[in-house]
Amino acid sequence: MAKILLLGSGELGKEFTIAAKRIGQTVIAVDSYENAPAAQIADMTEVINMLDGHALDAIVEKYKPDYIVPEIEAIRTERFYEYEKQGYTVIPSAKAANFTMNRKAIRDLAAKELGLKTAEYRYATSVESLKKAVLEIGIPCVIKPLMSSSGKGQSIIKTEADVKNAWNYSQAGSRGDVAEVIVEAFINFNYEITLLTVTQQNGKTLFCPPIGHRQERGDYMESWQPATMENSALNEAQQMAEKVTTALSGCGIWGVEFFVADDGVYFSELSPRPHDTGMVTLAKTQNFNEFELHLRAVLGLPITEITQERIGASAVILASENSQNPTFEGLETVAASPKTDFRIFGKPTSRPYRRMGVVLTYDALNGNISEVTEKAKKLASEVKVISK
Ligand SMILES: Nc1ncnc2c1ncn2[C@@H]1O[C@H](COP(=O)(O)OP(=O)(O)OP(=O)(O)O)[C@@H](O)[C@H]1O
Ligand SMILES: NCC(=O)N[C@@H]1O[C@H](COP(=O)([O-])[O-])[C@@H](O)[C@H]1O
Ligand SMILES: [Mg+2]
Repeated sequence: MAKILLLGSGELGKEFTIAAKRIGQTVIAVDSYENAPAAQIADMTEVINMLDGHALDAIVEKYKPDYIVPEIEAIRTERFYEYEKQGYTVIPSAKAANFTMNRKAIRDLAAKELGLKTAEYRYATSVESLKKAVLEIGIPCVIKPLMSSSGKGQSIIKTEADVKNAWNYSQAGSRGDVAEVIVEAFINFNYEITLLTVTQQNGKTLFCPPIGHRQERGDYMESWQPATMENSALNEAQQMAEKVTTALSGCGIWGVEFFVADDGVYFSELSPRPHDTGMVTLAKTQNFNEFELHLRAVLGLPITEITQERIGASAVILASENSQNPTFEGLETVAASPKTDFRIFGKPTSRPYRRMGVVLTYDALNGNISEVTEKAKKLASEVKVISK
């Protein structure tokens, strides 16, 4: 059986570990804190700072894993190139993990090398250079730290007076050691999607039905599958996803994010791993959920097809306060609702806006996707995270 070193042990890693344990694999769950969601069910656990290359080397040396599976972005991914040289398999590849942890690397690859349509962008390394970049891009524009996820440190500049605050906010929310931001033109999109894309050892790339989602503060609130979209836009997105995943190389599932606007489809960014909005597949919307697909692609088990079995939605359960061992109220209401399920991730602490669980709803293929999504949203709003 394979030994999988999971780097990052949040909700996505937990579902991946469940999928792996179901088919008898061994998982070593790593994170920066004790009792992370995946650590609660993995075979072994380690707590290290994954941005520390020496600590990472020591773990790889200790376990000699068959697969190194990153689950977060805050990892000293430069070390991955060395692990590949030593014969380790990094999922999807050292290049994919390294490029996607830094918005600059992935954006330049997509826009300049591959010629994908993206929002116009500039980089800035100080308040002064940010001012200049904002003037060049135009207002409104979006500011993001080069290294961050789930909207951390991200803000929209609406007037010139916002520049200083946007810079300070970006630096507080940035997680790497790089004091640089990307300035993107604000795309007034009609809707946005995640296109889960599976690349396999047998060379066959498969796409999941598109996932629609709504974001607040740069973080997802609800997602639904399938997103209703024109075939031409979907084809365009699929072609871009195939291009970018081929350039990054390797096998696994990828969450490729797009904005669909009047003037076409914009590539935004991608995760070289299961995507948070893809938790909707836990509502059994497909023959395999995104974690099972990732696992199969990692292990080199062929996936012949991805089929949509029913429609579904997910809505997040967020905390509002800092607390230890929070509990939940309102789960009875969720449980009492038909065609509904939920997950509580078991995070040992809460903080404002931390994602603690999801409500999942579904219906038959001929059901109404807006109703299913509204239902998930309403039920999630009835769950309260209680601090002791
Ligand atoms: N240029 C833009 N124009 C309009 N909206 C944007 C733009 N960039 C980002 N957004 C909005 O902010 C959301 C989060 O942006 P982005 O995906 O870049 O952040 P992130 O921190 O990488 O989030 P995650 O890690 O959850 O994917 C997008 O899904 C979109 O709703
Ligand atoms: N958009 C990326 C994403 O959703 N990542 C998921 O959130 C966890 C971190 O959560 P935390 O910040 O609550 O510890 C990560 O470990 C991963 O599962
Ligand atoms: Mg994103």
